[in-house]
Amino acid sequence: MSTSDPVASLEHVTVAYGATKALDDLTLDIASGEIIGVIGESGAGKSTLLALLDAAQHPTSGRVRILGTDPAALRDREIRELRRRIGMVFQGFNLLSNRTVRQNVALPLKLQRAVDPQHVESLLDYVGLADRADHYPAQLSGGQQQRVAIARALVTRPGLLLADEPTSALDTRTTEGILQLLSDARRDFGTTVVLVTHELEAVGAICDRVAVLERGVLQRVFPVVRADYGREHASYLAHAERMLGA
Ligand SMILES: Nc1ncnc2c1ncn2[C@@H]1O[C@H](COP(=O)(O)OP(=O)(O)OP(=O)(O)O)[C@@H](O)[C@H]1O
Repeated sequence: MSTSDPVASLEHVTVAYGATKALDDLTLDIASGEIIGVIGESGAGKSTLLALLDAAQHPTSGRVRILGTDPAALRDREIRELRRRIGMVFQGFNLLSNRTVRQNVALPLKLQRAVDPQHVESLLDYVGLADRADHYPAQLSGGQQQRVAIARALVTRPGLLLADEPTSALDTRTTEGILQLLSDARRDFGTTVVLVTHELEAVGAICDRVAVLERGVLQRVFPVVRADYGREHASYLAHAERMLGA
């Protein structure tokens, strides 16, 4: 895989549950080093798209390539290896409550038998929590917990970072800090980020492009220009274009 190859690509991908198409003939390339937003109302297919990009699910039809391989062609063990190269952060942080901050961040490396205490310390420092390394998640604010989760996701140097509503549980000021951290991670580590969110402001703050899903259909992908934050809109797509597009 060269650096100009897409980190992930979906070609005419459909995911069907009986008569329901969670995704319908979706084609999308995710470029190396970009931050792409994925937006859409409830039921639009965002979680299904993330499950495909995380190699947790295969399409009913169409082709998926992630980090140079087609997950549908891999054995279980190879899928687990592929998934180790994909970082995830979640709305609810998903930290282990009975492990310290340091242990949470170190966990993916421990599971890969690639323990690297110095790297763990450098990431704790990177996310601004070196002084909280021995605390437990319950002793931290939501924003701090999400920083730990981001450090845990970055510790394996993932080729792709999937962020599922990472700021939806946080207030505006904390959200800004978390978005800045994701943006910094792209700048400092070249991390490719897929940001699924219902918050158009979050997309406007850090995304290069945005993909708009409606009822499983990819309506449009367009560059984010962060220009007009007007509120009047005739449709969700019009709202997204007005908020984020040219
Ligand atoms: N396991 C499943 N079985 C049946 N239908 C499903 C399943 N998973 C998703 N769907 C359907 O597929 C469509 C897309 O669902 P998906 O969860 O991907 O949407 P979403 O955009 O993530 O929604 P939300 O923002 O509410 O999480 C919905 O109509 C949903 O009901």
